[in-house]
Amino acid sequence: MAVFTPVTLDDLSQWIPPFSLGKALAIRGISSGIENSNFFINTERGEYVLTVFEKLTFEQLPFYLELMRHLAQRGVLVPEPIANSQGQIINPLHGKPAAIVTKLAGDCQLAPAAVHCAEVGAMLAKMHLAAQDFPIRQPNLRGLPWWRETAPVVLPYLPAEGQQLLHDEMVFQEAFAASDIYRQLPNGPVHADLFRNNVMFDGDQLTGFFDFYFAGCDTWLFDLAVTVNDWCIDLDSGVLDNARVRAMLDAYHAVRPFSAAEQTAWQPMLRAGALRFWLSRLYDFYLPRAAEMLTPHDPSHFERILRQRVAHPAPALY
Ligand SMILES: Nc1ncnc2c1ncn2[C@@H]1O[C@H](COP(=O)(O)OP(=O)(O)OP(=O)(O)O)[C@@H](O)[C@H]1O
Ligand SMILES: N[C@@H](CCO)C(=O)O
Repeated sequence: MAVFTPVTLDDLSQWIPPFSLGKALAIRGISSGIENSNFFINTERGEYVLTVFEKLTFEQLPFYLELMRHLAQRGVLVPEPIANSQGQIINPLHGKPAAIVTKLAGDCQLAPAAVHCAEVGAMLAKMHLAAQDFPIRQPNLRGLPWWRETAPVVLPYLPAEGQQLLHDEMVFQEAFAASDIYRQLPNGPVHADLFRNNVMFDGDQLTGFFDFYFAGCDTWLFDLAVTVNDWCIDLDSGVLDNARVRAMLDAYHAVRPFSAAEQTAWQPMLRAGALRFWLSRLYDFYLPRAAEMLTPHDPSHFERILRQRVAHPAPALY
């Protein structure tokens, strides 16, 4: 269940003329998302995705949608927003902001091999480079300031050993963020949520990144750490699979070579990537907002990953 705002073929037919996509032929709700109402639509020009944004506002959306447009125009594989005859990509539908984007071919690869990790690594590096001159700046809204706010809120719900880990990791990450090495890390717009369910593949070929609604400006290394922590692990234990890590890092490095500062920062950054999702999952688990999370994700998954990254060094960046 993920269509919160129903849109009928009649609604779409009346709304779609300014987009020059021909007549609307069919509309089908997509059941898997939990944030927005998503639909596959068929028009005389082909198949597209219509999203009605349930929480993000007209003011907040340009960062995400303009970033997607910027990346698509530079050859990064992402859904491209379709503009209407006035050049606008965000338009009201049933009183909420809505957008049409191109549909990516294929499916998510939920059991990735090294070949898929290499595709993701190369496209991620390409994305970081292409986003460098994107003119709108928005911080990662799930970065350190949000961790500082959230850690004390979730702490009381944890058993003693969880509290200890969270406390120690916050101290560690505060020191890391204040370090000289951290200041030397290249940064810019990042996806910040590039999990297996946010990338499409057609066979072994990557067809695009999507779901940019946690994007923001942060270090490129943070984006890579988040991605490695999902794509290159054994899901049950959180243990890194060295072959997949190597494939992703080598492919990234071939497009955008890592710096010496990034090499030094790699281990703490993998911990930062784990902490960020442990915190958000704890928050959604213990403080669910009305009708928001249909099935909260398991926070202990990221506690395990964090403990793994603290205890065992990951393969070096290069
Ligand atoms: N551009 C696209 N091309 C092809 N499929 C898409 C596209 N955008 C979304 N989808 C499909 O719609 C589903 C839901 O989209 P998305 O993940 O963006 O939703 P969401 O509401 O933001 O949810 P969540 O945050 O839970 O992932 C995806 O899993 C994917 O199958
Ligand atoms: N990728 C996030 C969900 C938000 O998209 C998680 O697994 O916790």
